Amino acid sequence: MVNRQHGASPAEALQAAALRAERAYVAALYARLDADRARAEDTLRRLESRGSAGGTRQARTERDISAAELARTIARLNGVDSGLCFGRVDTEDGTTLYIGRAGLRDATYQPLLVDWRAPAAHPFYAASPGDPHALVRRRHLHTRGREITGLDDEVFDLDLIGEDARALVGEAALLASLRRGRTGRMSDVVATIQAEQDRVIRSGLPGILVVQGGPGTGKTVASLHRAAYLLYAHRKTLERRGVLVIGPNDTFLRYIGQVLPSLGETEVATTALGGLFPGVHATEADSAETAVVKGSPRMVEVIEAAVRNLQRDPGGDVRVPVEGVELRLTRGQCLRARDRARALGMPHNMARNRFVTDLLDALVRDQAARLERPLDDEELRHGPAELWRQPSVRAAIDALWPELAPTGLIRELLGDADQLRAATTGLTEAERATLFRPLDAPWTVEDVPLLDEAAELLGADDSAERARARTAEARRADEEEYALGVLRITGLEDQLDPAVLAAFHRDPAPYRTTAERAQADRSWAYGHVIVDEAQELSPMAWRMVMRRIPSRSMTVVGDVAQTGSAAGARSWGEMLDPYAKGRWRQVELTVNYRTPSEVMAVAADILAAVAPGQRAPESVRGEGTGPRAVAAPDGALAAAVADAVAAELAALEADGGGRLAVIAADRRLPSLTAALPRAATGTHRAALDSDVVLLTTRQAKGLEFDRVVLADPAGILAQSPKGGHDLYVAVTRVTRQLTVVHEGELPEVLSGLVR
Ligand SMILES: Nc1ncnc2c1ncn2[C@@H]1O[C@H](COP(=O)(O)OP(=O)(O)OP(=O)(O)O)[C@@H](O)[C@H]1O
Repeated sequence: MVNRQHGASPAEALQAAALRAERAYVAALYARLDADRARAEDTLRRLESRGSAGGTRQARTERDISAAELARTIARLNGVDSGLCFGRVDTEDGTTLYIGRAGLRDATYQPLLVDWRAPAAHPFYAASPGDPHALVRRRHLHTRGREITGLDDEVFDLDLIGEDARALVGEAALLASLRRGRTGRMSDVVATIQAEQDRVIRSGLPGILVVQGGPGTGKTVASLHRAAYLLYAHRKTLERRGVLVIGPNDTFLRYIGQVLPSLGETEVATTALGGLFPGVHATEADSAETAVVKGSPRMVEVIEAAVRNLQRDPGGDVRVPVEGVELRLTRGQCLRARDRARALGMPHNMARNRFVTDLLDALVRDQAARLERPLDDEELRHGPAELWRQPSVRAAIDALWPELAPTGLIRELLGDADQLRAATTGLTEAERATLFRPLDAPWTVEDVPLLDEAAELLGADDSAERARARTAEARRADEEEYALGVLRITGLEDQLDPAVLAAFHRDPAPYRTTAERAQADRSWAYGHVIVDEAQELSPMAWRMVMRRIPSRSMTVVGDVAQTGSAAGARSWGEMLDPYAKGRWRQVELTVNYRTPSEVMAVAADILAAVAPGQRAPESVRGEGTGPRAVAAPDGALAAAVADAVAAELAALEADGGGRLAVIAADRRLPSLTAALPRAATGTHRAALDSDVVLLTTRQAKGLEFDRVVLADPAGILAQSPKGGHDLYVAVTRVTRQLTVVHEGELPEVLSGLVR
């Protein structure tokens, strides 16, 4: 760091001079950024003041393109403002490049700042002493907002850089960034991406990339940087189809929500699993036993059976009163119509058309028989439609083959004991009992894949919709062709998708981004999907996720040793082989950037017990103090936790702030909620903003805190078949100090704690 005091050493003076020079360069970059933004804002203001009506079609189109493009540019420039430039490389051939969150050029189009995702920036991340990638020096600039607060150099060739450079090698940028107190939101790590993470980030777009790694190895953060990289490298494909990030719950999504905007990407769709079915937002979880049954692939057969059972056998002839006459459908006619409709192999609601047609024909024939004369052509043509207008006819046919909605089907299946029994002949009595729920119960996260499965089996009766779509498609092709012509004329061909422009022009409603359109549409096929904490997904959840990505261009992120869900999988092969056997690749991250080595030593003991043979990641740093155990007197756990929390909050304050979490066994939540009135709870929107939060192990997944008080480890171990995995997760959420409060004996796996 710079020493401005009188009498600074030559090395300090040298560093101060280097810092002054870098500040001057970065000030010029901000001047450029401000000028670019001011110009864009000014143009947008002028465009808007002209209003949207008036002018020729061509003029209006040009105005719309420019407005959308300018708004996007401004959002991107705002996003990258803080810490705009964070690095510099000097190469063997004497070139110097500055690396930052976005590319900037001067008035003569010379590069002033290279986007971190550009090929030219790659050596900044990949160079190592063994393979310097033709660099002689890599410089990290430490930033706070727009300020440059310090710098670190790594010199790869002292001969080329000169003896003076030794003085500049300072504190490692990585360690400096890891020491910062937690804010409750994940930050980007663009300035300090490590080589093994860089390989994940820049891996190619096609196929499934599995990012496996222990806790704190940067899987989440690297996969988010990968989203930004892929959007940069394949913008045309991905902007049109969209990128989706799936996380375990809403709190986690809020936790990671700032990373992509700070990398200049504001249009990635994010959702928790419970929000993947449009129109449903499930947040509650089922019990472990229920989750196992609902997550099992046997549920496909259960739902199929539920649908088939609603394609009914009338058990006898059906009498249909029509205008004073009683028409008749024989049981044989009904069963034949059912067989023919089933034989189509189409979704239930679509096959219904055939069923309805067949039965209406049968009714028309019955009508004719009663008239005792043949029907004329006119009667034959219009007869079925006329009958279909009769409520009694509709009611009779609906009773045999009803039109079904996914929500109605699953609600009735799980809430009606008779339907449930009839559809679950392959399940045990206990499994059936665990599926049953009241008709008015809210949807759980585990219900959502069932709804999606049902939607797939039912389909929509979309014949009218398809006819409309064919006409719309012809019109859309025409409009896109026109838009492409306009883009060519305006020189924006490479920057804007003609489909987006055409949609923008066609739809007078507010412009919807790709992410918004995709999230409202269950059948949307994304361009790339990232699944975080993927080890938790059940086979049914995988089926749902895979429907969103027919191209199988995916990043699957997780750690099989952290699987908490009893319905989750034990290996990546078990999860992915059914969809892409032999076509997925795995990379492993091995360094833990979060958890101090003293805590990781304890976590490694747990790992050895729950997943023998798995290697714990290496911690990149130590804290100097070990994690402690505090024994609470019998019946006084909550009070002991409250004392520990008070002490830890005081320590946080002395450290200059940060976040504290109490991670507890489920059974302790009521008593701890009462004992910790100041703590936010895990599902609360403010969970991440409060300085102390009370969480279950499930809610803590993926998050991190400066200090953690872990309450009742024995309870965590005992609460589910994956209790050991849960304890491993709970112990590894901490960046500084862990305190374990226990009643009775400390579990054997925690014997490494300081007592
Ligand atoms: N290259 C890096 N530079 C600075 N910080 C990093 C780097 N890589 C990871 N980190 C930090 O390490 C912490 C852990 O990262 P992240 O949450 O992505 O890990 P993870 O592997 O997803 O963890 P878990 O599986 O335990 O949820 C975060 O605070 C992240 O910012």
